[in-house]
Amino acid sequence: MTVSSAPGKVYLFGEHAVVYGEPAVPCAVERRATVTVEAREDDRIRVEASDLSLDGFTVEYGGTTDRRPDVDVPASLLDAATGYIDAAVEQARDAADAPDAGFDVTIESDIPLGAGLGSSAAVVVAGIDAATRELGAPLDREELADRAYRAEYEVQDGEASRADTFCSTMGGAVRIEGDDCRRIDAPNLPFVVGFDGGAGDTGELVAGVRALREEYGFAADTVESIGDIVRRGEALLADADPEATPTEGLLTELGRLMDFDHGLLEALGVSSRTLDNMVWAAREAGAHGAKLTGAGGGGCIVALDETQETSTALRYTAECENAFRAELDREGVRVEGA
Ligand SMILES: Nc1ncnc2c1ncn2[C@@H]1O[C@H](COP(=O)(O)OP(=O)(O)O)[C@@H](O)[C@H]1O
Ligand SMILES: C[C@@](O)(CCOP(=O)(O)O)CC(=O)O
Ligand SMILES: [Mg+2]
Repeated sequence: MTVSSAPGKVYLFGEHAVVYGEPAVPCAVERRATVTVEAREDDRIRVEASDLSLDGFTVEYGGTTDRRPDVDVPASLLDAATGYIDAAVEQARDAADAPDAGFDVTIESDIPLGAGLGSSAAVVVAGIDAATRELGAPLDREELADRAYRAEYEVQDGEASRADTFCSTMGGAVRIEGDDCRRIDAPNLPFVVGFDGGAGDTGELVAGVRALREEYGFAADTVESIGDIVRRGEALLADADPEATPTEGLLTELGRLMDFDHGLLEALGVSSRTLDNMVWAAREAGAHGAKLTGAGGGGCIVALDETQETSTALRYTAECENAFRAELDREGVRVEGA
């Protein structure tokens, strides 16, 4: 039995624009998906994902004769739910050159689903890591990140950047621009996350931005402007001491850029009333800045505030179901209980 875990992330800035080759800076945060993998005697896959919506599910499928899952739910629902794990298992089988390997897979996660915190990437990264280790063929982090990206790319029909999977694998703050992925030094920023209890459909939201960008030159310019915000932000981070507490000046400037980024994401149609209300609640509580994180549509916002004010205000905001501080996770994927 092998257990691996990988963190979720928040976007300091750059989501959506990163899909079109602009840079982005996601930061891994200390909320993890943990995947337990046990090799089986046969070639079937059994998945237990108790945190999934629909009150969780357990499903067994695969094998050469019967590839149908043995549960009675619509195929589309099941595909959506098992897609990422399926893709992770396929990557692990391919990497270990074990096309018929079967597994019992158990997923536990404290990352809300589809809420912009990269739950899919964390599940895929931890899943591939655990499955390849279980097969005696562990991957180095570069290959793991690359295979996790390919898994997400496949499930999301080609609408995926390397950002989430690279960040979840490596931990810390990272910078993504096309295929160029690197870790960057960043101080421990005081992230506060607000969660509206909802979710957005990443594929649909990305497709919406793509359509706008093709229809309007100014939407394409908006995407480029998000890139400009990221370039400005990363210059600020590069000048900061990664070991020191971030200065008030740095937080003020990063916050302004986050506010700007949120405005542009809103213009691109990926915010929502609940996300906007949480963003405004955070700003009014004195946060340095606030924006949606991830695909949008519903889910989470991220704000910068070293005090408790933003968390408290968010908890009193009707649209906010849960608010918590998210510490930077510098570790990335790890083996549990070894
Ligand atoms: N705990 C979990 N157990 C099983 N699958 C999960 C879990 N968390 C996430 N997933 C998979 O990831 C999908 C959500 O990913 P996505 O829509 O990209 O949102 P995000 O990455 O922003 O959380 C879920 O529909 C599910 O397939
Ligand atoms: C919108 C996008 O930039 C980020 C999506 O993040 P999440 O899956 O909502 O956590 C898409 C991508 O980069 O693959
Ligand atoms: Mg995702």
